[in-house]
Amino acid sequence: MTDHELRPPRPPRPRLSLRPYARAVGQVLRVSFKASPGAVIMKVVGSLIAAILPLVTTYFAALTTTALAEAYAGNPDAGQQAVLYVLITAGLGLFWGAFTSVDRYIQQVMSFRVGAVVGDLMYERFLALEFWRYDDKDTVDLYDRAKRFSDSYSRVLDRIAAIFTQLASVILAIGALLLVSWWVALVVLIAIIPSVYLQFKLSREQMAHWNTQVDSRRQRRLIETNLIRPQHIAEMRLYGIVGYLMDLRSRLRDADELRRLEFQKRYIPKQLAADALQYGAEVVALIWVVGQIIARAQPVGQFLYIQQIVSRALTTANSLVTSLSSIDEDLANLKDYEEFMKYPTAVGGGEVLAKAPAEVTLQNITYTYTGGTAQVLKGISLSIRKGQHIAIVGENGAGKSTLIRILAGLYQPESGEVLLDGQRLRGLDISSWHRHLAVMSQDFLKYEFATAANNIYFGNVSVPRDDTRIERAARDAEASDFIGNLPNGFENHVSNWMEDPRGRKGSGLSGGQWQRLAMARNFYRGAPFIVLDEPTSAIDALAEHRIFGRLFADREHTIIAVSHRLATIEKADVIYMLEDGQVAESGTHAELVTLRGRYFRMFESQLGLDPENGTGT
Ligand SMILES: Nc1ncnc2c1ncn2[C@@H]1O[C@H](COP(=O)(O)OP(=O)(O)OP(=O)(O)O)[C@@H](O)[C@H]1O
Repeated sequence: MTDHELRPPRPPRPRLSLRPYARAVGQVLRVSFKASPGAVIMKVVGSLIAAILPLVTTYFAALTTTALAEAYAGNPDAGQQAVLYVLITAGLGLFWGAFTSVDRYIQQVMSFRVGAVVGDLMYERFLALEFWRYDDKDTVDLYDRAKRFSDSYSRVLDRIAAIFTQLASVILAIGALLLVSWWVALVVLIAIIPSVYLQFKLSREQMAHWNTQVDSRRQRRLIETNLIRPQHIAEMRLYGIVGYLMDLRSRLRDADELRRLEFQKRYIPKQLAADALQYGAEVVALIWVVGQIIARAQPVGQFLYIQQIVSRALTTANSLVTSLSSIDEDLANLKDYEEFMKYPTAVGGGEVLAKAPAEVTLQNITYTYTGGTAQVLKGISLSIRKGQHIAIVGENGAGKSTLIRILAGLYQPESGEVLLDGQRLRGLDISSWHRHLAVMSQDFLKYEFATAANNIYFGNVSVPRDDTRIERAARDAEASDFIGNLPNGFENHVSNWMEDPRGRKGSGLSGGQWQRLAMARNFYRGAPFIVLDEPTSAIDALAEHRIFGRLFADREHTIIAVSHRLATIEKADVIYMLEDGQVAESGTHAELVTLRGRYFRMFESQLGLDPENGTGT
């Protein structure tokens, strides 16, 4: 086990100064305004009302108290005044109640709209990145942090609104105290400062810790994904690894969470001292106002006024600090979000390929994976003519799949070129090449949320679904029989977890059935270039023989097959044998067998040679 908690933590990222802070808030507001301008305006108005209204209510409550005291002392007009103030206070309460109901709805609309826009943008960017970035750890780390921000975007917006309200409330409360006594206002202001400072320090430490734990959290997440997938449970139980993984997960979680809690624990005494200071300020203010009332320097209602306003200033300041420290972390992740959204995308530009090329040439291709030291492809040259059937063979790790990805334009070669009828692939609009390509890779997709028919249709969604072609593709991939046996045939969902709108449950598929479905999808695409990267590893030999028999009998399609099975390989016009990132041998099956070289040695056991004279039986 590689315990990430044992790694030395990385240095914390630089602190946010006030300017980027303001810029970040501005950025959040801009995006939100674009998504829903009316809602942003309502939110600003709502924040101001939320700050002002409690103070106005307190003011009338204080007036009511004073009027009551006067009425009690025998002033008949004061009683009427008190009733009027009570009615005004009730009216304000009614208005506040109605306003909060509307405001709650607006907040939900806004959260939804803004969250949807930001989330969609993030997905789009992630899915359109240059392909090499998916192998790059720094990109994935940044994505993780940026995703954290985008997931909480609407919450950030709510917090910004809350901060506006709280800030306005504190300022107004201090202003309201200034009207009564400048030094009471000053005492309250001073009492607020230590608490603000402490909360900020705590949140900074927690944030720095969070950023050092990216790897351990990812490890934990991957373990959790493994643990909850039913497909994995069989192996995990059979290997008896469930307990071990649970234990590893708990250790990673505890190391992360306990450290956070430890920070909080360390701050408790300091926080208590800061709280005591605040209570002290409140008591001082109250004693002062009591003295003033007794000396008849202030009306009776002023006690209520001071008590309410001071307590409001202190509690709102505390909430402000909590909001600021929680948004602190979010805004730091906003920087990551912005950086991530600046990553260039792979799509766009370039000359459009007018028709399927008649020849594809790989010219002296070299490639090294991002972050890797070893060159995986070391100068590969080969050419594929229209209608030709090519097989690429070689040991595990020889570079076959990498070569396919370069041919498909997913990876850019380090040196060398992919040429389509002499045109450089890197200068072309890549999607115009993909239209002529159908690639089925080893780790093909299982669309578990869809029906069998749609799993095939997803091979080409650019035109409306054609059920006749779906059925033909299924026949060619030998998938018709098992699909026909599903309770609802092609309209059957292919996962036990799914159910259609009529309540018909889906059925799980075997590994080979999934593979046939993926191959049907590849055929349905109807592309002139078919690339199959170990397409039949889970398909039984007879079915494979029939599928490839049909496929290779057709000269309409150019076929490039990566395979370890001789039955498939020997049908190809040209076989390229890769070894250590280079073409070690090439030729027809017969030529390579006669050569008695590497190809021969690799497939010797499958050749079924007559041991007497070394010829095929
Ligand atoms: N995403 C990746 N990041 C870094 N290195 C990789 C990545 N994928 C493959 N490699 C490395 O590149 C080399 C070639 O891998 P590739 O998948 O092309 O081999 P292959 O011939 O298709 O193997 P197999 O027969 O096992 O499918 C391997 O040594 C592998 O370690």
